[in-house]
Amino acid sequence: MFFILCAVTAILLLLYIILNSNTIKNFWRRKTLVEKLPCVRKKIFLIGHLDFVGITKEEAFVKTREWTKDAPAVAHLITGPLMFVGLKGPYEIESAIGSMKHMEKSFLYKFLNRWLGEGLLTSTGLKWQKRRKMLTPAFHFTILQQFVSTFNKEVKRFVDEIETGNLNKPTNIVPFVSNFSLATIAGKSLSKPNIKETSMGSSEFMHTQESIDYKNAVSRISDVFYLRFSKPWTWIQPIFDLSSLRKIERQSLETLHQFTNFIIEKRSENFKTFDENLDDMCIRKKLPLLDMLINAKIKHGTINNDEIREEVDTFMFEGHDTTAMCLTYTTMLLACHKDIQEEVYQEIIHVLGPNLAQEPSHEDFTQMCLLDRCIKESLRLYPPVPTISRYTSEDINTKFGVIPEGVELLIHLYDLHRNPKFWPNPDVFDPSRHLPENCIGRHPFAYIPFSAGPRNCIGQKYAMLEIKAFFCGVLRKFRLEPVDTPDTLVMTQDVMLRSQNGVKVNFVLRN
Ligand code: HEM
Repeated sequence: MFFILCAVTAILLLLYIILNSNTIKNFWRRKTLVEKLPCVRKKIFLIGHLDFVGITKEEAFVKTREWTKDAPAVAHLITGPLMFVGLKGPYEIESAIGSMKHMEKSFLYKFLNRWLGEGLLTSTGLKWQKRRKMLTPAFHFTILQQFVSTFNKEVKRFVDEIETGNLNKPTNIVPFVSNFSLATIAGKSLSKPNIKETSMGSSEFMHTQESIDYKNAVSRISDVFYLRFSKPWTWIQPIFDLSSLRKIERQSLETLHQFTNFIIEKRSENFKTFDENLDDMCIRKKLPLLDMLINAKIKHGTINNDEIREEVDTFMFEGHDTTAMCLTYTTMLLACHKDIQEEVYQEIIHVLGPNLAQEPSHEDFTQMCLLDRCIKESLRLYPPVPTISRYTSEDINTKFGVIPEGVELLIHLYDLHRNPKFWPNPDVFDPSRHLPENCIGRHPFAYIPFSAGPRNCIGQKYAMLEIKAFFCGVLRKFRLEPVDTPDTLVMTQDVMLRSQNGVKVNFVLRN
């Protein structure tokens, strides 16, 4: 009897402690506050919103648009013990990402950890701060300027590829622009330009089987990411590790890491032979990214090989897939709007003259204002990164209620950019929206294809330069005619904004 009494007392005591523990208290507080926020989706008793389980990427794209279209600027979603809050209003998004308060990414980014490690995209805290400080000079104006010749060279290669065998017929441009953007980022841009072609993953190397394998592996690992997202039980690491997805992840990682290791090894081999020049540049702290990392390892020991690789993996992925998607949709939009395409062509000819051999310089791009507006408008309609995510480290007050600390934010850039409150006729391609006089009074967070705040895109200027160089080369040589249009695309919900069947256009030689 005494033992039974002791056991009951112990259980009651334990229950009392558990119910009063901060973790439990915080959970209930969080849940109560989240449930007070608006919601547009049907909830199942106990398990919450599981309406996304098992649906395909295409269905997920359509459903996400339906959910966000009907939702106010803030809406909640609960999956078991996890709470998500979706945002599509600029005021609320500014509160979430505009300051240093909520710097931590959502747990969803951890799905990428085996690939990207804790590189700039996924890291947090002091590690992120140090890396961001270290890498920012690699995107300084003087460094970017040097890449223009690499961009021009790769555009020429793209143009030749189209001219020999892909003229006057529907051509899916995705593999071509993907080649182009991968070659520019990995072929040269990570290291000092004007070094010998063989010094680091030369452009030739970038157009070989290895680069095709790399792109396929990126595509497979993106599929794994989506499938994992759509099967919440695989969010638990040991369950994921026992699933068939882990096998695909392992095989993809082998290819991805082999590729980036090769690039680093190649560059490291030749690094010493350029010591003199590099020392020169180091003094001014303006080294391209990979050189800067290798230099930090050799000279200061502040980074090791694994850490170099996580940054190279991060920049290769962020730097090639995003730009490729922007090139894809901008090409389609210009093909669909022949009058605007002609005006852009005239602007390019006005700046560069009719001689095709005249390569654009950094200064030339600054004069191409209409081209700039077209790219911005394409990034509004088709933001390559359609959703970003954060973890709230403290409460956020909104007019819809309190978003508590400890929840996952889903920030829907795609839906923000098509929010009719800020963008009249949101589905219409209209570059004049980005004329300075038309931007007056617009909320600064109504348009953020490169995100905003302290964790914004470090490569945005690089990307804009590369994209402008691409259209200078392509539009001087070809007229773009439409095959796919916004209505024929089957979009998918993915890490990147992709079209299921690619995007086709017709390239016609200009006379
Ligand atoms: C059109 C092209 C691009 C778009 C639309 C884009 C968009 C974005 C967005 C939305 C983010 C925030 C991601 C998040 O918070 O989860 C981001 C971050 C980042 N981007 Fe880009 N990006 C582009 C090109 C590039 C390029 C060319 C590079 C590198 C050369 C790059 C490197 C990065 C990195 C390293 C981060 C993480 C920054 C940090 O957390 O400190 N991006 N980008």
